[in-house]
Amino acid sequence: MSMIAAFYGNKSILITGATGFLGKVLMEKLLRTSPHLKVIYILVRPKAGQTLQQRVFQILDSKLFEKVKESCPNVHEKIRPISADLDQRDFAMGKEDMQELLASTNIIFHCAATVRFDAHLRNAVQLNVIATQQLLVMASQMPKLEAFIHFSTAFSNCNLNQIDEVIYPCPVEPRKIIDSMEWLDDTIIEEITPKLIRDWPNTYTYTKALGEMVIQQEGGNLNIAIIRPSIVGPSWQEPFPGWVDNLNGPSGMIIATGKGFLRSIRATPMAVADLIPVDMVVNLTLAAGWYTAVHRPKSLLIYHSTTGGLNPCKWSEMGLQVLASFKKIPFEKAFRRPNANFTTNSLSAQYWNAVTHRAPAIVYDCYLVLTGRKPRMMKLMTRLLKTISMLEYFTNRSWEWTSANSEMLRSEMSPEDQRVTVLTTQAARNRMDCISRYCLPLRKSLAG
Ligand SMILES: CCCCCCCCCCCCCCCC(=O)SCCNC(=O)CCNC(=O)[C@H](O)C(C)(C)COP(=O)(O)OP(=O)(O)OC[C@H]1O[C@@H](n2cnc3c(N)ncnc32)[C@H](O)[C@@H]1OP(=O)(O)O
Ligand SMILES: NC(=O)C1=CN([C@@H]2O[C@H](COP(=O)(O)OP(=O)(O)OC[C@H]3O[C@@H](n4cnc5c(N)ncnc54)[C@H](OP(=O)(O)O)[C@@H]3O)[C@@H](O)[C@H]2O)C=CC1
Repeated sequence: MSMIAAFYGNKSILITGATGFLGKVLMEKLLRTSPHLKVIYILVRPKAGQTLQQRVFQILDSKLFEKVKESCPNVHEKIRPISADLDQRDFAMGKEDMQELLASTNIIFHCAATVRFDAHLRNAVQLNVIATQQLLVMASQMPKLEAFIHFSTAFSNCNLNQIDEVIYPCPVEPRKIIDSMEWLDDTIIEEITPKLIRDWPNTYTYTKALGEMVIQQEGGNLNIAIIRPSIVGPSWQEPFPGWVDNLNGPSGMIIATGKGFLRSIRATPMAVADLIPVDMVVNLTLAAGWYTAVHRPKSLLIYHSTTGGLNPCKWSEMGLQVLASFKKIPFEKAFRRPNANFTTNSLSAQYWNAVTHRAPAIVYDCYLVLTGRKPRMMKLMTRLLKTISMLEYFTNRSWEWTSANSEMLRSEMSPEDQRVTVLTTQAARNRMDCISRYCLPLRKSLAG
């Protein structure tokens, strides 16, 4: 019997961000492997005209939950959605809901965040820093709480090259940033953002670093662990290979490559593409939750969920895998034959953007206009090139993440858990398998 799965049986678990990419996979794995857990509270906001219940039913209706519904048809009874907006004071939660959460929660998984690279600093601070602070305050009032697991990112210290499983101080104290957000107006914040974030590439990574500092400074006596995944990709094995439902990170770029829209990017071929399948991040998270609650380490532990330090995959290898996959399973309606040209030089990147991206888009739009249709290719290309420009920072550098805590965690697991719970280390050994599995599911589930 898996000790980790058994540990979550009979627990009341609170997940923020359960409607997101990682949160959904975490919820699925908990329900599938620990069917006797008491309840999963999920903090959900109404969105796009859907009520909470509609949002939850839509998630449970997705392919991701097919397996768990086979073994547990009443899975929805285990999920208790609570209306909450993490941008609001006390998360705009009802009093009774709050009381119930405070009285019952055993484990917290804090996944909610804004992962947008271009988020306004105010919004990123609100969600990635202040909401974390508020959740810590709530956690400190939970008498039954055993572990608080916080999701950060391996790129929270991407201004460094060598990153250990420790918290690095930010130049400006989070408290000061939070205070300044209260009285500065949006325009001034926009003006000072580059000065505040300094050598962080965007507000996302900067506010995730601030969030970690808040955890360290305001975590008090709570049992806390931080998970730092690198670039999270589709599932490797669980609940089935290749599940993904968003275009973040490389996914959108790979589709654009397969469709023949994107044929050249500014990337360093020998730089490491540190991808980690979502199910391995979830495995590490559940193991860390178990270890934090049961072994109560004296200090906060940080776990890197990365692959590059063990068996690095380069962007050039990734490009070859992507092309090989699309050769095997091409899109039915591709714009052009897929190609992946990597260039490190910004002048040459501009040249290729003009020649291989913008010019064909203009020609195609002219063709659409001449045949009485609405032009759309230039709009799509502009959006794609904007996204690429935001990802360039990550495709032109390599980082070294140590993973001693993740290794330690594995050694602490029972033989059965070591067998069934694939963590980061094995992911690295199977990296090619992971990458080649990017393309088929993306083609099926996203591109239509
Ligand atoms: C050959 C091999 C190539 C390999 C290629 C490697 C890339 C190597 C990446 C490394 C990456 C590291 C990442 C650190 C890993 C974390 O720590 S966390 C997770 C990372 N977070 C993200 O990836 C979020 C990045 N995205 C953003 O910040 C915003 O989407 C952007 C880029 C600023 C664009 O903002 P926007 O123009 O307002 O567009 P947005 O509203 O988001 O979306 C508009 C439309 O574009 C679509 N779209 C959004 N993003 C994308 C996308 N990436 N692609 C296509 N369409 C997209 C949306 O679906 C939407 O479609 P519609 O709904 O209108 O039909
Ligand atoms: N994906 C990746 O590559 C990586 C992710 N991470 C970290 O993992 C965590 C999860 O990321 P991921 O699942 O990809 O992100 P998603 O963008 O897919 O999910 C974000 C979640 O946060 C919720 N959320 C956002 N704003 C609010 C709000 N105001 N109130 C309530 N809920 C809110 C979203 O809810 P809604 O559905 O209503 O929008 C959604 O459930 C994050 O902390 C991220 O930093 C770290 C490294 C890499």
